[in-house]
Amino acid sequence: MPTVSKIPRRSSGEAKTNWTSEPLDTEPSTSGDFFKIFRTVLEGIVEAGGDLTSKETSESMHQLFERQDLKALIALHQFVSKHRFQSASPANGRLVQSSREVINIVQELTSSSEGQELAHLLNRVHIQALFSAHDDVANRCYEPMLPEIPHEVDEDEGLAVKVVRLVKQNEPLGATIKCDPDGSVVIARVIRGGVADRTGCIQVRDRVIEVNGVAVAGRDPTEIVKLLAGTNGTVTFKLIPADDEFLDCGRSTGVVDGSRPRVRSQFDYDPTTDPLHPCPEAGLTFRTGDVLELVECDDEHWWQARNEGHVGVADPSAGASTDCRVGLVPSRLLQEKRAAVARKTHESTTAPSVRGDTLDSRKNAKSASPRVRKIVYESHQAEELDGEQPRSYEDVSLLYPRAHFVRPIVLAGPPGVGRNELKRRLLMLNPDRFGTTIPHTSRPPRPHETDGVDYHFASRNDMEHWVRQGLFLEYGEYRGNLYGTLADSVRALISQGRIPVLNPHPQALRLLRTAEFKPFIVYIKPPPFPALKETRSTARARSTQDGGYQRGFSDDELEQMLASATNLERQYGQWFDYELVNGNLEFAFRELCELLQRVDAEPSWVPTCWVR
Ligand SMILES: Nc1ncnc2c1ncn2[C@@H]1O[C@H](COP(=O)(O)OP(=O)(O)OP(=O)(O)O)[C@@H](O)[C@H]1O
Repeated sequence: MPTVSKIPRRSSGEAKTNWTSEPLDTEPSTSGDFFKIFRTVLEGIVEAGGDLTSKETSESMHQLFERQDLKALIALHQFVSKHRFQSASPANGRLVQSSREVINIVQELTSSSEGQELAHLLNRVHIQALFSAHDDVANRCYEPMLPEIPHEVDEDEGLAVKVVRLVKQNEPLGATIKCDPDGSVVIARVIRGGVADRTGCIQVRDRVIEVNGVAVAGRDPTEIVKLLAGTNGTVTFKLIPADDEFLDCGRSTGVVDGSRPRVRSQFDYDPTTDPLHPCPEAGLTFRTGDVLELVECDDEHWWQARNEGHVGVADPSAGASTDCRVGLVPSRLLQEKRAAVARKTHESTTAPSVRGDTLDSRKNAKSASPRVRKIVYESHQAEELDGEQPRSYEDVSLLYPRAHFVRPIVLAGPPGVGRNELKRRLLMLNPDRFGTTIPHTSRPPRPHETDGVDYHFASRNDMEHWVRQGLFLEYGEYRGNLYGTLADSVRALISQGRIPVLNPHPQALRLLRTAEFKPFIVYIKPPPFPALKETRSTARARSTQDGGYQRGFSDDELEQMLASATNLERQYGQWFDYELVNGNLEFAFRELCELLQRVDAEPSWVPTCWVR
């Protein structure tokens, strides 16, 4: 019989991997198997009625067993059978230490450049990190060291008891407890993705019998929280599992992954200052305008949510998440109840007063007096109007960009912050792409002014009529003449395919922020006082409080700008899609241009009613 060709051996200089416990170059002993196969083939021929003694059969058999591919196949089969159950295992778990030793030896014994380079390479942080990861895996350091679970199987009132042991780390346990009227302590909530949830062993309505060997029945929840806070290392819960009927609400259906609803918060929230929060350490902090992903909304008063940050423009694939932790936040119902109570308290403690004039043209349109009242642009009036709205959450959805779809860009900000300057630069940069509205006025044209260029000149009667019809986005009276911007002038720009760049009075935001216009609102924020003063004086900025633009800003005016900015944020912050700090003008303008490109190309969060 011809010999079976061998699996090629590795040359002696070839490196072996550390991860095999046996060498791979064992020569396979093939003869036994070969004869087994030979016998099987012969039996097959006899069964098929073949003649083993014929010359024909012996020749074809000879040819068959001479074939190189058959020999290689048999050898391969044996090799795989021999090695298939061998798993990789490390030679040792001391690579970091060994490398240190090598470095010391090399540095002591040689001053050659190769030696120094080797020491340098071994010393590199990435290589050391790789060695350290190797040692961690080799020594299985990634597995938490859990103490032995007690062997005794507890029975409590005939019910099965489960013992769950958690390793306490830097994150909260992710479960809240409550006391039932009968004194028993139960798991009230399990926070999605938290430590307790990840164990899969703690469910809503599980009854807590002991925490670290201390019986908890009849204790106050705050006592139990203290007990938990005081433990280090591991926490052992003895629990009676929830009835089956409750198991489903532990891993609640609420919402489906991937299509979870989002809301935009209209208020700042800090769980540590909320006296109602059932477990502040499991709470979520967020700011006005942050987008929250709702993970569980089954509970009437407390939702589970994840904060995705202040994302006016969102790339859902990239995920703008600032904190991937799920935490407890007040539900819409709870927040609205709170706002109602606060309003009632406020009303009962403040004397009734006559409301000042408002800019809301629709309100004015309904009033009996046809006369347009004089408007004073002051933020305390805005507070009266917009402060009435209870702050909770606004449902938001992604608005995807479409060809030929134009969204007005609204620059909001305190007077003097630079909205006109930024608008002017945008219009100069690309007059075909950006446009702005031309206001109407009832004052007669001045010699150098052209109708339709500087202003649309109209009669006072017409303008008062339009005010009563609610056609103005904003209007006001100055030195006996009316000025105003018609909503139709925004529509005209959109129909030309140009992006309206608007810097209206903040009270016009309410009228602009509609499903029809779908504006993107950029809040132009002044930098802190020192930077504000420095940038404005370096650029010889002109105060907008001085009618003739003759002088720079005084310190008082800059302080006033900052105060007015704080007011605006409080009143309208929930509508700002983006906050742009106008410190260095060049940087701010570049940021604005980049932002507008993103608004054009990427989906953004908008009120859900805008996309339905
Ligand atoms: N980042 C900046 N650095 C320096 N100067 C600036 C900056 N931004 C704006 N300015 C200057 O500040 C002055 C006021 O700016 P601008 O007229 O744009 O303010 P505004 O927000 O439109 O105010 P208003 O609403 O009262 O008209 C102008 O002289 C402008 O050139």
